[in-house]
Amino acid sequence: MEYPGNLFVVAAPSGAGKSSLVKALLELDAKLTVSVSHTSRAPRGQEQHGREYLFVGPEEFRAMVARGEFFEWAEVHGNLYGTSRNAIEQRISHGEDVVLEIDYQGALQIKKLFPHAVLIFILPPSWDELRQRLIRRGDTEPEVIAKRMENARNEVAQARHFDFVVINAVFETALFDLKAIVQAQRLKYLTQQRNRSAVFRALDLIE
Ligand SMILES: Nc1ncnc2c1ncn2[C@@H]1O[C@H](COP(=O)(O)OP(=O)(O)OP(=O)(O)O)[C@@H](O)[C@H]1O
Ligand SMILES: Nc1nc2c(ncn2[C@@H]2O[C@H](COP(=O)(O)O)[C@@H](O)[C@H]2O)c(=O)[nH]1
Repeated sequence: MEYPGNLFVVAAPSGAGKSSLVKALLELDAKLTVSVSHTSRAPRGQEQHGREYLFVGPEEFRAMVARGEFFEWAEVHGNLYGTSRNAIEQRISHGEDVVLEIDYQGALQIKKLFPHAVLIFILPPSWDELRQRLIRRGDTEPEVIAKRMENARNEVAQARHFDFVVINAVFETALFDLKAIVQAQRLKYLTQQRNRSAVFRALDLIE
């Protein structure tokens, strides 16, 4: 499947800073939109339905899976998360650039379905800093933090399957790297389109 819009997938262990980076990226780039995922988990802190997530119960989530409504979905840290098929296909087929903030399992599912997707993995500068960020965020229970730190080991090992790895030590530097990746992909797409039309023009001349 090839669509005129670009699809960027950002994954990271919980607390590495991907939501903060994607939010900042969206503020700088009016052409980029984020897809709001569905989840079976309860809202955390100030989270609102329709803004951070579409909060549905586990039963409704499973029913959506059975109806084939997800582009990708996965169980992460004991909860279910998924990206709605409609939301993505409509937008990229209309030429919109979309960013997904999802876990590595979902990212790898997307790469199989949609090889043009650009997979970006965000790494924290250290394990200790990752833990501190989860603690400083202040909205995650200690036992949930322990589980997320444990899962982070396996998640980080998946970075090798991604197209780009960005280290989020200094926030502004990581944001600059993300912007550069988005821009490079847009230039690559435009160049491919131009080359393609140049090839067609050459074929017209021959015929
Ligand atoms: N470069 C950075 N330096 C210091 N703190 C940071 C940096 N980037 C993000 N943070 C902070 O780390 C915490 C975790 O960030 P964020 O919520 O964006 O992580 P996340 O990867 O989206 O986590 P989750 O997957 O659980 O949603 C936040 O308090 C955020 O402000
Ligand atoms: N495969 C998917 N993973 C998703 C999706 N939306 C979010 N996530 C990932 O879940 C964890 C935990 O998120 P949290 O908000 O509970 O801290 C994190 O890694 C997210 O990226 C999705 O649609 N599909």
